[in-house]
Amino acid sequence: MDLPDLSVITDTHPVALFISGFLGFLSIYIFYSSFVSATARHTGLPWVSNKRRWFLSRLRTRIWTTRYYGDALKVAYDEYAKHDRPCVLAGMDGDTILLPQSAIPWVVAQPDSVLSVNGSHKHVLQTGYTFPRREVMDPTVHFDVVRSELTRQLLTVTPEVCDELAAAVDEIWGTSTKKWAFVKVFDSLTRIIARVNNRVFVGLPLCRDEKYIENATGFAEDIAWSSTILRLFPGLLRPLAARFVTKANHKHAQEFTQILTPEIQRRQQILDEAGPADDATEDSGAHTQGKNDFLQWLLTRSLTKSHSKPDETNPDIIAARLLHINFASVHTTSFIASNALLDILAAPTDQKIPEKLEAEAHEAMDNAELDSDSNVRSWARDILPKMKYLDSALRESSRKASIIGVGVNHKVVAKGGVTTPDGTFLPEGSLVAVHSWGVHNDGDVYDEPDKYRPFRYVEGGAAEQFTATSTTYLGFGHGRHACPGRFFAANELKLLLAYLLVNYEIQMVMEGGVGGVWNGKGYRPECDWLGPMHVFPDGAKLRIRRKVVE
Ligand code: HEM
Repeated sequence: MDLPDLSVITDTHPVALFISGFLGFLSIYIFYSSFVSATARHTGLPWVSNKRRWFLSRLRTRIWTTRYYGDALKVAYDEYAKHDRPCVLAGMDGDTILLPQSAIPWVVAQPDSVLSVNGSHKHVLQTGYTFPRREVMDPTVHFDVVRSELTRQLLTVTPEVCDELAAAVDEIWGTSTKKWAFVKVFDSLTRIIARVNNRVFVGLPLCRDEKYIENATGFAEDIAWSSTILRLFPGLLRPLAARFVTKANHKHAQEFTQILTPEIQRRQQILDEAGPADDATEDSGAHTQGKNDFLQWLLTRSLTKSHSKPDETNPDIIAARLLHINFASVHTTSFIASNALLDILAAPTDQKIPEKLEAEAHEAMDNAELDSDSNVRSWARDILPKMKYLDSALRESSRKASIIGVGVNHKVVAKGGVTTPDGTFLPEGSLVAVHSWGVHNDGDVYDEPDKYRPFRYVEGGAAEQFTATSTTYLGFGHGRHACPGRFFAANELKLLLAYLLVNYEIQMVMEGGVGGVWNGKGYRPECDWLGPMHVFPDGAKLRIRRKVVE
């Protein structure tokens, strides 16, 4: 038998090789998406689609859903959820069973052994590949620290938040009262928030270390991209793809860990020298040496609450937990801050929204406690509950521009699947969620949903706080896995916006980027869907100048 001439392969032009590789990948993908993937497909539930009956309709529906995610969400909500029916949202990165709002109480009541939020996080973020240490998801000790220590110490850390916030804003936005400057909204607020959050996560001086912050925010951005790309690959090919796709993640994680490790070891040594404590989390003396931040809470927790694995004293594990907390907290908060600021500035000028919010901030400030040591009125503690109009404005922005289109995400882990009370079968391994974008924009739920009405939650005696979740407000999710960092985020956002409104003249501008040039009459550049990610318009800028203090 004649052997094939292998030199043909080795001599092939690189472009031909690339095209063959691409076609090979596409064939595998089509086979995969049509026959193998999509546990949700076996439910017999209808797919959300734009209704055209094309050749390769399933593949093309996936492309349509991914390309026009916002439209797909609208179809899913109007055609199914509004009629109390479930459906499948099938994207290039897999399928999600979307349940109607009536299913929320049942979903959030299921034990983690039936519907797992952790399973959904692992899938969505592809933590097995994108995280430097995948073990930090089992158990998620750092989530417990947000839920307990951070929430309990909210008011204690507020003076530090105020201090860092003022220092970061002054440095990043500048203090010139004469010259106008331009700042990119999302970019500058992300840098400010990253510093403030890390003041509470690791304290001074690390929170001002540019390399540390660059790696923390860089890693968070890598996760968003790399996990999205990895989900496009069939499971079998992911380990191979991950070798290329997650390079930046591992570089940022490695540098972050290198910078943080000496501080971890220094504190561990202090804890060792102080000897055992009955309950180190309550001990702010010898064991903490005055440090009261997230890192210290993680370290003291590792002394009192033990897990068989991973080793909670290993600096690599501690750094990986801090990277994940940075991911969960920085861009989420700056997304809401950026939208809230643009909404406030773009509100019809006759409503005088910025002026009202500034007056509220001033009033709260004037009545704030006078610090006996510094003789300065602090932006702290007691003014936070007083800014109820700002609280309402934040909730309204977060309703209009939800950070995610679907919420209350779970993975079905019950053996053999589970059936909802209305008879919908959810196969094992499938992903389940409910509508957040849809319900936030439903005219039967919110009067004039397209309008930005910043004070709708305080008008007419209404009293819904920014942090209060419900089946119709899912900006922070809902149920026992709702965002545990929302109380911290709400305080930080109020302090930040109040500081900006009181201290700066701020005008909206749009030079290029999404939406073009702002016409000066209230046009506001909008967020856009990039697949399931709601992305803030990158080009949105502000023209700012520091006010002269009288
Ligand atoms: C305004 C800012 C924030 C927004 C909009 C936000 C939004 C969310 C949402 C929607 C979820 C649930 C996801 C789902 O339903 O699938 C979530 C979960 C979570 N968030 Fe936030 N978040 C914010 C700030 C923070 C902060 C500051 C922290 C930590 C300091 C944090 C830590 C977490 C954690 C640990 C979870 C997972 C909870 C669990 O699975 O049990 N978040 N967040």
